[in-house]
Amino acid sequence: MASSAVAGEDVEVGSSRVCPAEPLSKPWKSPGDQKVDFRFRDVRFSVEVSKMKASLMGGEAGVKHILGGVSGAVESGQILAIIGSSGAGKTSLLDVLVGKVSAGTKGLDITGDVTVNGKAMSKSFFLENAAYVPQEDRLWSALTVRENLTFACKMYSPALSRADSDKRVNKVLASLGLEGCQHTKVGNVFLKGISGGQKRRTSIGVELVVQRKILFLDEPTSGLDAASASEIMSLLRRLASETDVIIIASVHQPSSRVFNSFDQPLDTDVAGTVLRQDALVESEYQRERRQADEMTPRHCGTLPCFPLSLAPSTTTPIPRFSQHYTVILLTMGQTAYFGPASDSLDHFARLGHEPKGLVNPADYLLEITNADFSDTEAVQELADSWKETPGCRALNARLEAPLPPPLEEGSKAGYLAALLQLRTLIVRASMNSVRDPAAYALRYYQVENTQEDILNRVFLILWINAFNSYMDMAAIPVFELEKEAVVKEVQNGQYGVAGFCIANAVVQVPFVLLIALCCITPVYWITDMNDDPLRYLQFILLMFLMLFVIESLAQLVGVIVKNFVLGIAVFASCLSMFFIFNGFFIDPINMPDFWLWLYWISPLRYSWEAMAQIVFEGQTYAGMDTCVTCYGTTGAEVLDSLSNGGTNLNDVSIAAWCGALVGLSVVWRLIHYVALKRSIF
Ligand SMILES: Nc1ncnc2c1ncn2[C@@H]1O[C@H](COP(=O)(O)OP(=O)(O)OP(=O)(O)O)[C@@H](O)[C@H]1O
Repeated sequence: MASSAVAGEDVEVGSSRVCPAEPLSKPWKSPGDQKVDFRFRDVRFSVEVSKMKASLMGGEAGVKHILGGVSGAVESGQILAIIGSSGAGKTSLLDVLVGKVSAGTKGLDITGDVTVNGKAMSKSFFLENAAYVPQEDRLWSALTVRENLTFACKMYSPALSRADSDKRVNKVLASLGLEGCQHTKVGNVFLKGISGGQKRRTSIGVELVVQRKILFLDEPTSGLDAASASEIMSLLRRLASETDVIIIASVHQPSSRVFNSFDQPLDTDVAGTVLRQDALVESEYQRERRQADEMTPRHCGTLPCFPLSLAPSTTTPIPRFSQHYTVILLTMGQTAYFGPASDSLDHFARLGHEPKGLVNPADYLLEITNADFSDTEAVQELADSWKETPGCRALNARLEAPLPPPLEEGSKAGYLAALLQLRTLIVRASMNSVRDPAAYALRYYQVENTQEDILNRVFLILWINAFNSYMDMAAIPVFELEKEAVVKEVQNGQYGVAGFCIANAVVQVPFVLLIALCCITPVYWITDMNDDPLRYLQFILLMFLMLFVIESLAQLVGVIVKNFVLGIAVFASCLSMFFIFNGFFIDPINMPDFWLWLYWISPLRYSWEAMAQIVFEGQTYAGMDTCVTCYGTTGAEVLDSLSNGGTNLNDVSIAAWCGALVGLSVVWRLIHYVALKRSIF
């Protein structure tokens, strides 16, 4: 199939230029590839709206019918565009098709079949063979386009060699015309990055680094200008025809340009074409009408608008319909039309809805099927009439057509893959955090000594403690692997368990201290915690001790829990409990006796209480006359307000609280020693 852009040439799109796009060949396509036939039949979706929900959100209580028996079919290499006015049910249909909402959820009633080659589409099939690209671009803003694709590739195929991964990424970059911006950061509100269209292409690219059979896209063109939108549609068209993937996309308010691209033959470059009347697709019915009508050709500049009867064109041959695009037009959760976009106006003209004068076809279709602004009965009639048309009968026949053989299920990823994924996740999170310090610091840059900013500082202290301790989760798999080697060496008599535990603790000291220094120093000074250098050192010491205790806990969990995935879950649960019971969220005098011990052994309690004293003691805070929630003018008053019934923060002794952290660390390391010894002997 011919590519829509000539390789090596830039294509002019309105005022913007698009990078040259390479043909989308399939370097990752496996030899076992086979035809995929995706069908959905009589999909119905209703929700139970409770009285409370109705009173909160508006509307009536009772059963709300959202989809009323929608059917469709699409096969390898084809695109199904779901269109309809706002509230017609596009997103709901997509949600049912991708399984975001499914039968069995309380309050939802979903019926109908969604099948792939005759087999119900399972969650495992979806994870292996399909992908959903949401409307909002969920990319890593501080990473470049190339890095976003590379990390996705490593995540999906952890065992792939670096060379193979690079090959795939290069191919996708070239195919999506992203080579020119591959080293540019994606960006966000704080960080200038690539354009909206490039972001959308990157989001699609992230899902193309592995072979997909079906790609679902929620409103891929929304928020983009007409040129970028038709560029995306052009890309999807090439993608479907050249890689055989099925594309199902909801398209909100398609512009004329996008709507007309639905039927553009593949040897016409939609992105590069300024649409003219004589470039539009003409159906048989339209041709008859054109011959009957004697209308003068009308041109509307670069924006396509055309009368129902197309202007005669003697010079331009009428192109064939693209076999790759199908449109499903929804109204009030029902089908009003299913078939080629170019036949849609004829369909409604036959039902007595002819546009008067010049219209944007997409706007016209959405207008006559919009129950909010048209007569509801007339709109319902359109949906009812659809069932009597040859188009509907053709769809029913298509739904009964013989199926290709069922697809084979792939094998599940093992532990090694999970470990490699974890490593990739950690590397990615670190890169993103290191590269985006501005955004991190900006959130607290304007913190001043006012009543409003007291709570900002409190949350910053809590967040620093929680974030840094959760980061230790990454150590669990390392301890797990390390343990195997230690067991062998101790059993072989190389050294004793105690020796190993002491050496381990000694080695960890400088590393944990370095982490505490690196994590705290920028945050402490950017957010102007407290100018006194001695307090800064105390803050670092507390962070170091808290992390050392958490490291002891991670090591203990690594020995006690045999499976590292379970170990991570246990460790995260322990940390969450320590966080909740740190004395800030629940006052210890209100804690049931059964839970009180958690307050006493929570390292996050000691670090929070001592850090609060370091930050607030000796300071003064303005704004008592205007505050809604007031904490006090002096540091002592603020600490008093933040205190709980168990401990007054003014009475906290930094030395004693550091001692408590040292004690906890010693106890947990002793338990670790005993557990390790027991697991060996
Ligand atoms: N969980 C729900 N509870 C109640 N009503 C719902 C629920 N989900 C969808 N709806 C309603 O169903 C109708 C269809 O919603 P849907 O989001 O699918 O429309 P849409 O065609 O995607 O609209 P838009 O283009 O504005 O996003 C709307 O009236 C919506 O309010």
